[in-house]
Amino acid sequence: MPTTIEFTKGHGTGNDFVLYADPDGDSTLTPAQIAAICDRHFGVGADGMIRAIRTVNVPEAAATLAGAPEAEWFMDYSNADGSVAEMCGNGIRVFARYLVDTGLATLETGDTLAIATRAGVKDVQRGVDGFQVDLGRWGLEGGEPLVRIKDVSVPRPGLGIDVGNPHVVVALANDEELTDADLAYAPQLDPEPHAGANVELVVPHDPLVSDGVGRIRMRVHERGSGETLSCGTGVVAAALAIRHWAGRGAPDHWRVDVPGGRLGVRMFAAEDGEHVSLSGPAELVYTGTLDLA
Ligand SMILES: N[C@@H](CCC[C@H](N)C(=O)O)C(=O)O
Repeated sequence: MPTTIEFTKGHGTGNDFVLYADPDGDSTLTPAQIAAICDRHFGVGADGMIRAIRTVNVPEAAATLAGAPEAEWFMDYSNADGSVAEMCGNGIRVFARYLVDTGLATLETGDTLAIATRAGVKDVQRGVDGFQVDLGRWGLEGGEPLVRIKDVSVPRPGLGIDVGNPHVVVALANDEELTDADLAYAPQLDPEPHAGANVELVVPHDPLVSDGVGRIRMRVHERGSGETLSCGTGVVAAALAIRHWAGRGAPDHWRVDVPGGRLGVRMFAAEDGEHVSLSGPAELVYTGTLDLA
């Protein structure tokens, strides 16, 4: 285990990550080390940590690797508290940018880079002003939990959605509630099966639609990280929930505003069912050296 790690700080719409390359799997950090690095007062500060490890060196990826041997790199994602997550929609775009900018992978505009994750292999494409990821098939997680949110008067209905990781999208009554909700406290989910899911707040009434694109605002409380400026998979879950509530005729293209910026969501038919994709920026902002001793 080396005593120093060269890292890069990056973000997608303000959802920020510490990234490092560990191709052979020699530098596995403990959850406590990851939490210390992500600490905004005593560490680098980030919503999550991403390790680039060759997929062949990840025993748990053996299943996801089958059928997609082209996915050379595995995105080993951890939340700010050191817990692992299956998927990260902002993180995978930033991860692709990191692989390309550090020369670990190539991705020309229009080409596809397959990346292995705990939620399977995802295809990332490079666009003119960002990256797009096909998150694959999604699913209703079966259940409409009631959600209690600090500073929102009564429990609100939620919808469980799986986009590789678990989400509950909560319908608020109006924009004022969306602005005033206190997400410094984790929303309380009832019944239990949804406990610990990522929670997105939206106002579903009459989404604004122009030129076939629906527009919504969203705030999020992420599992393992707290309130963040953005959550890519959360944005996708929010658009899917709003379309579900809106019923027939609702658009398949969405523009979602989060505190850190704007992301695009598109639902489309694929051979194995409906897929959902996420597009948006991916920025690398600085590099540094971490002294693990
Ligand atoms: N910020 C991410 C999601 C990160 C993982 C999430 N906190 C979880 O535990 O599932 C995104 O952009 O999707």
